[in-house]
Amino acid sequence: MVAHTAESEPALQAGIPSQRGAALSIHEISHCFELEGRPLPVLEGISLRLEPGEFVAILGPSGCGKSTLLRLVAGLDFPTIGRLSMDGRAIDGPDASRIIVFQDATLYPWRTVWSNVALGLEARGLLRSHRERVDDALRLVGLAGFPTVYPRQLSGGMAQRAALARALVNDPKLLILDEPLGQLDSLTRIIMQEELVRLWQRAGFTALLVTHDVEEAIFLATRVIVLSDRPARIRAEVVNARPYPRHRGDPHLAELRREIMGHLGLAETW
Ligand SMILES: Nc1ncnc2c1ncn2[C@@H]1O[C@H](COP(=O)(O)OP(=O)(O)OP(=O)(O)O)[C@@H](O)[C@H]1O
Repeated sequence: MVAHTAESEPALQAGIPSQRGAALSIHEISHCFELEGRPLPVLEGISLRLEPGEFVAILGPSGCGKSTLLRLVAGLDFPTIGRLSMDGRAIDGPDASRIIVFQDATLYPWRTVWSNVALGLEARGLLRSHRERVDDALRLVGLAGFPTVYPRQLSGGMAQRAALARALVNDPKLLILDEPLGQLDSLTRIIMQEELVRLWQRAGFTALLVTHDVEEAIFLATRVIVLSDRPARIRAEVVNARPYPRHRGDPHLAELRREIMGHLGLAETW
């Protein structure tokens, strides 16, 4: 494993205003599926700790096990070996303090934006007493003017904003992001990356993001984890101590990109 620091400063520094997020501990995780009667080892010996308020991005070859790792963190599945905990408590199922946002916004088409965002509170019997949290979440993602609109009337970027609001209404301590911007056009994606930084800074959650986009990982994250081919192991860990707001033309970020490309086996392309 290679550790790199962009500057001689600690990873958690300027631009990370809140430490309200959770600490996540992934301890010696291995995971094996069964596919057509044969074992399929997907993750092997993954250990990782996220400090409160960190933004960690995971990159790795297609099919190496990134989404599987996120599902384990979300408590949607359990590792074959190893353990995970958040703030010292074992992860033993889904929890409102740990929310996953997927590539597809998966909004209910028959519900308005407001009532899609309200879902988490409704499910926990908290909607009546906390209605204002739905409005706050919509405001936070820039959808305050669209509460009565239906999902079919939204653009891709707006739908993904609504999906983020639906997660944020629960005030998560850990936001798990599985390629949340993967289906957006490149311009909307850039705008949404900036929005994500703003949301992270304001809401103060810890973030764990899977992306295929090296630029996105570098622009957003305080630390980038590079996984190997399946079964995925941690191949490298690259700390990105550049302060926020970040500038895409920053030569330090270009240097980090080169380094990460090398870890992904694409060094000669750059
Ligand atoms: N429920 C399952 N049962 C059997 N095999 C599975 C299951 N879920 C995932 N897999 C297999 O595990 C491997 C890793 O899948 P995963 O979706 O975690 O990879 P990924 O790195 O997120 O992929 P991509 O980058 O293409 O999205 C794949 O070979 C996939 O076929």
